[in-house]
Formats: sequence, C-alpha cells, structure tokens
Amino acid sequence: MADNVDSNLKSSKLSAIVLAGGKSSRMGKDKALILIQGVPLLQLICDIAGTLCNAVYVVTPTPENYQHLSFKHCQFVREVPLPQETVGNSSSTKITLPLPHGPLVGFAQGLAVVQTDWILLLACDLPKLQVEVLQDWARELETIPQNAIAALPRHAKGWEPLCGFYRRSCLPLLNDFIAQGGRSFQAWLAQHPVRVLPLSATEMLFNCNTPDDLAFVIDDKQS
Ligand SMILES: Nc1nc2c(ncn2[C@@H]2O[C@H](COP(=O)(O)OP(=O)(O)OP(=O)(O)O)[C@@H](O)[C@H]2O)c(=O)[nH]1
Ligand SMILES: [Mg+2]
Repeated sequence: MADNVDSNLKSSKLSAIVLAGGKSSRMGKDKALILIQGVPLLQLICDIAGTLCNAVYVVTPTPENYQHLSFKHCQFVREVPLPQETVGNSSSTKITLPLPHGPLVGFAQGLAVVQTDWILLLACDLPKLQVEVLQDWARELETIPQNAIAALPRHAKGWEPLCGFYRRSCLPLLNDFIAQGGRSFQAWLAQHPVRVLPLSATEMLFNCNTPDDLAFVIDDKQS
C-alpha cells in the first residue's frame, strides 16, 4: 500500500498527530495494541501516516506502552496532566481535582510541538483507514481558504474530528477554548470556519471501539 503513494506528496509541509491516550473502556484492553492481521493497530495507523508525512507524533501519557513497536518516522509526545482545579466553596467541601483530558487536550499538546503548517490528526482506532483517500485530501490543502482552521469529513451529526487536517495556527484558539473548560471537538469546531472533505466510502472511518467492532473487522479482513 505504502509503495503506491505519490512520493512527491510526502510533504515537509504536513506532519501527523496520532492520538493514543484514550481509556479503551469499551474494548476492555488497549485498542492501540490490538492486532489487525498481526499488526498492532497503532502501528498500522502510524505506518499510513508515515507514508504521507515526514514527521509522525504519537501523543500519549504512556509512551512506554508502545516503545516496543517498530515505528518509522515516529516520535512520542508524552501527554502531561493539566493543572489541578479546586471545586467546592467552603473549606470543608473544597477538593482539588485534575482537570479532565480527552482527545482535544491530547491534540493541543501534540500541536504545540509540530513544525508544519498543516497537521493530519488521526485516532488510533481506525482499522479501515485508506491511504489513498488521505492522499487525495492532502492534495486539496493548498486550495483551502486561509480563514478555515481545519478540513474534515462530516457526517449527519457533525464533524469527524479525528481523521482530518488542521492548521497549526489554530493552536491559540484551541488553547483558549481549553482554558475556558472546553473539551468537545464539535463545540470548538462549531465556532470556526472548517472546510468539508468529500468522503464517498464512510466505512473508512469505522471506529473500532468494542469487542464486537473488532470481531467485525477481523471477519471482514479474512473474507
Ligand atoms: N492522547 C490522548 N488521546 C486520547 C484521549 N482520549 C481519547 N484519546 C484517543 O482518541 C481516539 C478516540 O478515542 P475514543 O474511542 O473516543 O475513546 P477511548 O478513551 O479510546 O475509548 P473509550 O474509553 O471506550 O471511550 C483514540 O485514538 C484514543 O486513544 C486522551 O485523553 N489523550
Ligand atoms: Mg473511538
């Protein structure tokens, strides 16, 4: 698959961020390490990202869980906790909690280290990701209006925020949103212009969240 990619497209203007810091609570084990035809899912996603980008950043609070994988082009960004928040209004009820993370915060911490104008953001649980579609989308980036902060596929209920492109220049807007307590991609994206990317086969965005999803992927790959 990687050999078919237009090597001119592999761009120093585009880097990738792959998020691997979720809880995998629905799957019951770390989704990033699930084997798809013998290849850990995170490695599959990073290999695809590496065919398009010179730099791939895996954002996770636990890089040690993935260091044994054989990544090309990949660097880890160790996610750090946000400052703590004190809640409650009397000395007896006041407690200090770590602010919640989630993919938006992971993305912001990754975005802070990238060097390129555009970033391809990917979840680690997309076993049907197609490099050719990402390649077609990447070709469109130069035509995207300057005021658009991102270019993403869209479905009936909203954006698909974890499989698309963002401008690095959106980081201050993102940090402001997070500082105000925002944690939702959909809510943040609703505040800014975003270009819709065409998606003819929605199965590419199939999200492998549960053991049933995984059984479906494995059956599909075997047939
Ligand atoms: N770096 C980072 N990635 C995250 C965080 N939360 C979710 N992700 C990633 O975001 C993507 C989508 O995550 P989800 O499938 O919505 O959630 P999850 O936490 O992985 O799984 P569930 O516990 O079943 O909801 C996956 O690639 C996750 O690894 C986070 O706090 N930090
Ligand atoms: Mg998911």
